[in-house]
Amino acid sequence: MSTAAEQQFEFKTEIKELLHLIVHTLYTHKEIFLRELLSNASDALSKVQFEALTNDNLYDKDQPLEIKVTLDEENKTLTVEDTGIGMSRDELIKHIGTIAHSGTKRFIKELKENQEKAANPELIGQFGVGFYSVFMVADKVTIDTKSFDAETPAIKWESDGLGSYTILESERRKRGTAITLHLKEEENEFVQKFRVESLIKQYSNFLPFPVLIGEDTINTPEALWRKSKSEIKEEEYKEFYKTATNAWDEPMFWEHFTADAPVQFTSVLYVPKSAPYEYYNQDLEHGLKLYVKRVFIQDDCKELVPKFMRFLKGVVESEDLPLNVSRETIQSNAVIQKINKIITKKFLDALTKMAEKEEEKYLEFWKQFGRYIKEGVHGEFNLREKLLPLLRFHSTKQTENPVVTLKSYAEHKVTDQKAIYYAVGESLDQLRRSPHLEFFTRNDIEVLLVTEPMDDLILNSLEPFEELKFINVESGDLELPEELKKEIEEPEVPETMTQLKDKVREVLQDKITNVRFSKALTDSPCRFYNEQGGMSHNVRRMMFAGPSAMAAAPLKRDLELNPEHQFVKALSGRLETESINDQIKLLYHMASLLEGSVDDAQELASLVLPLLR
Ligand SMILES: Nc1ncnc2c1ncn2[C@@H]1O[C@H](COP(=O)(O)OP(=O)(O)OP(=O)(O)O)[C@@H](O)[C@H]1O
Repeated sequence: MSTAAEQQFEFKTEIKELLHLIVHTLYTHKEIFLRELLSNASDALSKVQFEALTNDNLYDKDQPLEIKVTLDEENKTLTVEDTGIGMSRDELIKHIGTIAHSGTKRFIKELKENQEKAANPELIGQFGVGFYSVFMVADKVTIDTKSFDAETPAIKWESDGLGSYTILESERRKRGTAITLHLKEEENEFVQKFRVESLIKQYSNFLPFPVLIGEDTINTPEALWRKSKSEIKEEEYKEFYKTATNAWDEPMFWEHFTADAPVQFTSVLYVPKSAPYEYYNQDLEHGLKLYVKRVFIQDDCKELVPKFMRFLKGVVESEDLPLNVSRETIQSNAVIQKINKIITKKFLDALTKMAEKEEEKYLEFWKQFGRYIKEGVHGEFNLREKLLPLLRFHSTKQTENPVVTLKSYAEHKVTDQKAIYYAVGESLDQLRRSPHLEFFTRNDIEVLLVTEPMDDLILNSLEPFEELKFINVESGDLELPEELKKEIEEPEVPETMTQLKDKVREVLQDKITNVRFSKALTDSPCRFYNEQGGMSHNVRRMMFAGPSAMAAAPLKRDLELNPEHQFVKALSGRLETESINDQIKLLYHMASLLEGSVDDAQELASLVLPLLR
């Protein structure tokens, strides 16, 4: 029974589901709860530190900013207490019980679909289960909290994590939050001082506030980035990465740099080992924390780097910013803009150097973050000159790694070549067998192979590189060297072939705009080409029609026929037969299949079936 001061609430459905999964699925890496609690405590301390700058009436102003971890072996409880910002009743209900993390839905889905993933701490790290991870180790948890605002009463929260929680009155007088975990029977290790101490060192060593057990400070609450590079060990950089970014993996590499003019700042920027799960989620948090004169100002500060560099994690601190800079003023702050420029330049210079001197390492970076660099090429016109040399491609002359640069491509061009040719498809394997390449392979012209729709968009929008235009191999006009032009000019064909062309036009009028003969093809009877040039069919389809509109009214194609091919020759001799229309339709399907796709599978099946009888 609840008393008048006591009130019971149900967790929001999504959180109930998350809690259930946490308790029943996540068995490995239970210790993450401690890092989550310490990181929340540290955030709460940062917030109160910031509040203190402008608020003279801060409650309990003289409390030292610190985190205390208390272990009670007898009662099997672990308490994390901070002197941070605290929470009001409404905030408590809202933050713990109502609002789920933005990634919660995805996380739940991933966990349900693939239970093995539950063992993968990186997944947990990416989505973050936050506070709720306490229920991996505790069967009862209490939160006792007093807000920084003197008038706001202290409040208590209690739950067994099963479905509901209780809000009670609190006796607490001290500012901040104490979270007590009543540990489950088998979780003895988390009241052992040596174990908890080593966890704090391992995951939370560089939190900016002291973490104490009894009188002992366990962590090293110093600003690592302020030390000189030569004093910092590699291990320390790695530890700092984990503490500062809540990551579980090791960083791929990092850059630590300082500038004094035109603005003063210091930064440690990390490139994670792997790209975030959701590239296309543009709202994904940026990973840079901003400090001003040692005071934490903001997480995920978007303004510090251009959007395409949002994969960077770490810390930036400046002496040149005012302490009262806010989210709103950051956007238009000139110092921030300068920092952004310098970071961008320094980071891209570091990448350029790596690309030149440590090819393998750069390729590893490229595999994970190449998309972001391409996004930069597309979106940041002013940085193109720096970004273009960082692009890497697969090509018809390269079998394994994407090691072709625009420069190396240009060096390998054939006499009088005026373009950089590229082919777009769904996979390299499929591309390498594409009929579009037959002509180029025959003439020893290198073709870049790209597999993402965005590649086509980007390459299409680029200015010529060393006077070489970017041309998709599907294009109607390939702007070939004079010598080779003749080879694919529309050849003289016998009368029956001309009749075939007319017939193809007539039978496929709903699907085809142009039909032409060409000797570009060697082995294939036909291919789709793109009379207008520009973007490939697939990209146009995506951009202008959208997937659903596409089904209703497919964009028309242009069809090229190989007059030397057996099938085409045979067709021209069968113009008067009854089945000619069906055979021409098959020709169209053939072009689709050679591209690696099936257009109207039912029609194709109905055309093939009679041939099998
Ligand atoms: N010790 C604390 N003091 C004050 N507020 C807290 C404390 N712990 C949690 N909160 C509040 O509860 C919210 C939810 O915490 P939770 O750990 O679930 O997610 P988060 O911290 O927002 O996200 P993440 O764990 O990904 O950083 C926090 O954003 C904060 O507002």
